[in-house]
Amino acid sequence: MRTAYTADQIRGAEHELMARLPEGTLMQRAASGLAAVCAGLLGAVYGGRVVLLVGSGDNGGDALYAGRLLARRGARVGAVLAGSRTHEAGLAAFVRAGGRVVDRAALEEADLIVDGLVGIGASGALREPYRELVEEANAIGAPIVAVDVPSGVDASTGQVGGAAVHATVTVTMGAYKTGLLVDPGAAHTGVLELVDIGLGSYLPDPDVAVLTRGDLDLMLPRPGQETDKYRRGVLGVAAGSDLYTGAAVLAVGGALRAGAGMVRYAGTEPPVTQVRAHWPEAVITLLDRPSIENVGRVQAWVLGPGLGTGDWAHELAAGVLASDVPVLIDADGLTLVAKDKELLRRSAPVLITPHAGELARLIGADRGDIEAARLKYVRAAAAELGVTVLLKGSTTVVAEDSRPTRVNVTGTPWLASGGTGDVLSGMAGALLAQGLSCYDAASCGAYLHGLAGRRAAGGAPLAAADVAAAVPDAIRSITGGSTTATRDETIRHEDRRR
Ligand SMILES: NC(=O)C1=CN([C@@H]2O[C@H](COP(=O)(O)OP(=O)(O)OC[C@H]3O[C@@H](n4cnc5c(N)ncnc54)[C@H](O)[C@@H]3O)[C@@H](O)[C@H]2O)[C@@H](O)CC1
Ligand SMILES: Nc1ncnc2c1ncn2[C@@H]1O[C@H](COP(=O)(O)OP(=O)(O)O)[C@@H](O)[C@H]1O
Ligand SMILES: [K+]
Repeated sequence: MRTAYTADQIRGAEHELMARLPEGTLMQRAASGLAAVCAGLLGAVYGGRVVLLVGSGDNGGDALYAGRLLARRGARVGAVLAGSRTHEAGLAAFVRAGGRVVDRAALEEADLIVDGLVGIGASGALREPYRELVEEANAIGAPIVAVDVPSGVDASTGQVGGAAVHATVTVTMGAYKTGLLVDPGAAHTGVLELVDIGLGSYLPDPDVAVLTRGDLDLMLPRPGQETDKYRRGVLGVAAGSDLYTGAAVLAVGGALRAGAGMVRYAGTEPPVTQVRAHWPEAVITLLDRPSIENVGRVQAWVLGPGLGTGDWAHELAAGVLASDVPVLIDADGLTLVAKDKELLRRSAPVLITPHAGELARLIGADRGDIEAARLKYVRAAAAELGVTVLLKGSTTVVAEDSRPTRVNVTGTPWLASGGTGDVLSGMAGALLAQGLSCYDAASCGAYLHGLAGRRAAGGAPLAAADVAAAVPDAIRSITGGSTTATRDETIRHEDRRR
């Protein structure tokens, strides 16, 4: 599990650590890590032209000390002093090593730009002259290394209030900051490098958590030797309508590929015909009325993709939500719930998987505001509605009250295509049916979906069905294809031993 922290959390840990170390130690650690990354990007350090953008705080100090190390190795390093004051000791050391104070025109000639304008001490949108400098630096085209945080990105939230550095690499000190992992901040961060300055044991409980491949390997359900299709987990899917048949096909496909022991599909004639044609594995109930009475037992439900939003769909949704198993609600199911919040009154768990537009309708917010501050809104929704919320989009985040919000880091913008969300709902639903909690099913589902999306795309457009098809491969890439050993492998043969 990777973890990330807000600016205040980092500052608190830094204070504790600093009190135990000689003054300036942390900044020296930060600067040497930063200089090493800069040197790697320059290739040949000797003669390389580096321009530091230096703000008035310790972020500028980091840049100056790193500039000193590069100047000592023969780089031609200039510092643009942008603040009303400058880190004094850092500037003196920089100049002693041969660094020069330069005009912003030096940016034109830079092989590498170091953004030391503001770090975790920033507040609000960048003021002048920082704003203008950032726009100039972004326009040059030379690689930019951001110190700690790309200036203009809110370290705690990832919000971007105006101009912000587009970093090639962000060298962050001590621990990941939440804002580097969540869009729009994440899109400004480039490659993220962590420099260990010894903060580890002083950090509090994290603000957000990021699942890694190793976590997935531990969390993904695997069939035990004595299992059967029922014990592996049966998923019910209430999705699709006369108008939207494809959503049902895609949700069922995602569920089958993500390991449901069985999928029970319930719908009307047109989607039933399609599901039957695509997935002979699915067990089908043709509904002549909006009731799940004859569907049979399931361990979880997916409700909503392509279901429609009329009275028929409402009644079916009410029936599904009256069951005593976990329900994942997506798409039209969310529209129904937005109109009738009473539907959410149930004791069994609920996972909702909205995109920003759907969440906007659910909590009465603006879609753009949600995309600009997704952590704030996903947390507010989880608290207000009392459910687990997976908010989709360029950064997918999963919130549940009193748990660290999980941020998904797999995925590709190629996933932004119609129907991929339906596949995700089937996948996460299958994980719910296999016994994962809403929190784990959502975050593992998002991780796998992102990985499958990347594999399906391979740098080219994908269709939603390709994502479902790529899920087994994505799982193999996590588990190494390891399965429960079969009896023929565990019976030791006498003849082999002799
Ligand atoms: N505190 C520590 O122990 C360490 C701090 N480090 C560095 O120090 C940084 C934090 O330093 P500071 O606390 O001095 O803060 P910063 O250097 O991030 O920013 C503070 C300065 O920026 C100005 N500023 C704030 N918001 C602005 C805006 N919107 N537009 C223009 N100017 C703005 C403030 O007036 C202040 O002068 C970290 O990000 C990191 O780079 C590292 O050296 C590691 C150790
Ligand atoms: N820019 C992006 N980068 C990565 N993934 C994205 C991006 N935009 C959308 N996605 C993902 O694509 C899927 C789209 O789902 P959704 O909006 O429900 O579409 P649909 O309703 O057509 O299935 C989600 O999993 C979402 O996280
Ligand atoms: K910075």
